[in-house]
Amino acid sequence: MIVRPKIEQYAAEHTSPPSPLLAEVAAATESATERPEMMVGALEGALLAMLVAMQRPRRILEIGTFTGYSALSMAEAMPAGCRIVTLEADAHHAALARRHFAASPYADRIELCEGPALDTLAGLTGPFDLMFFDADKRSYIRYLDAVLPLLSEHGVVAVDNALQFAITTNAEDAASIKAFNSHVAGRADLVQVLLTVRAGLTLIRRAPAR
Ligand SMILES: C[S@@+](CC[C@H](N)C(=O)[O-])C[C@H]1O[C@@H](n2cnc3c(N)ncnc32)[C@H](O)[C@@H]1O
Repeated sequence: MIVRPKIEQYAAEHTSPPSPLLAEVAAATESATERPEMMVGALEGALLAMLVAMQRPRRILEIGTFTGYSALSMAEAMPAGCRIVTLEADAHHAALARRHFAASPYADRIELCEGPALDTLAGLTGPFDLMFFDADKRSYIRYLDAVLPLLSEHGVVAVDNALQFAITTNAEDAASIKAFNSHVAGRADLVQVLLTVRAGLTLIRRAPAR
């Protein structure tokens, strides 16, 4: 956590609670995986849902499905006709996510693509209105390069763990995140805001034409 635990707890207590579906996914993830803390959790999941409800995307792209918590958080808020494509490299995580999607009302609106994200991205066509990165940090700059051609005109890219360098013991991750943040800040064609939510969440969009 970036913010003080008491503040984090207060924020969680004053945020709409997860649905029974999300609570079940969280509980199943606790028992079936070694690192359940990889889920975005209730607060950030609620923020993603709020973004979806505000932006009303037609297509959402997620990199890093894990067991499906963040995808289902977004699915619960998506408008009729919206679809989610979510990418996951790990077979065990993909199997758990498929099970959670199948047990949800959104099974026919979420497509899980199993395999390394960069390989999958090469075969995707846009446009996507909302994108969420939550996978291997060392690939974030390459993910951004790969997805910008697929981003709709007013699309938004949300990038998780933007402040994780402050709390991680993984030096490679820390360096990758800082490099990504500097890269984005240095691009005149993009505008961004780095939110101090959980381990940091950066929202990126195209800079408006002057
Ligand atoms: C932090 S977890 C995602 C958590 C998820 N967004 C949630 O809130 O439940 C990161 C996931 O990215 C996956 N991942 C890591 N490297 C990947 C890659 N190169 N391509 C696709 N997925 C990858 C991991 O297997 C893991 O399931």
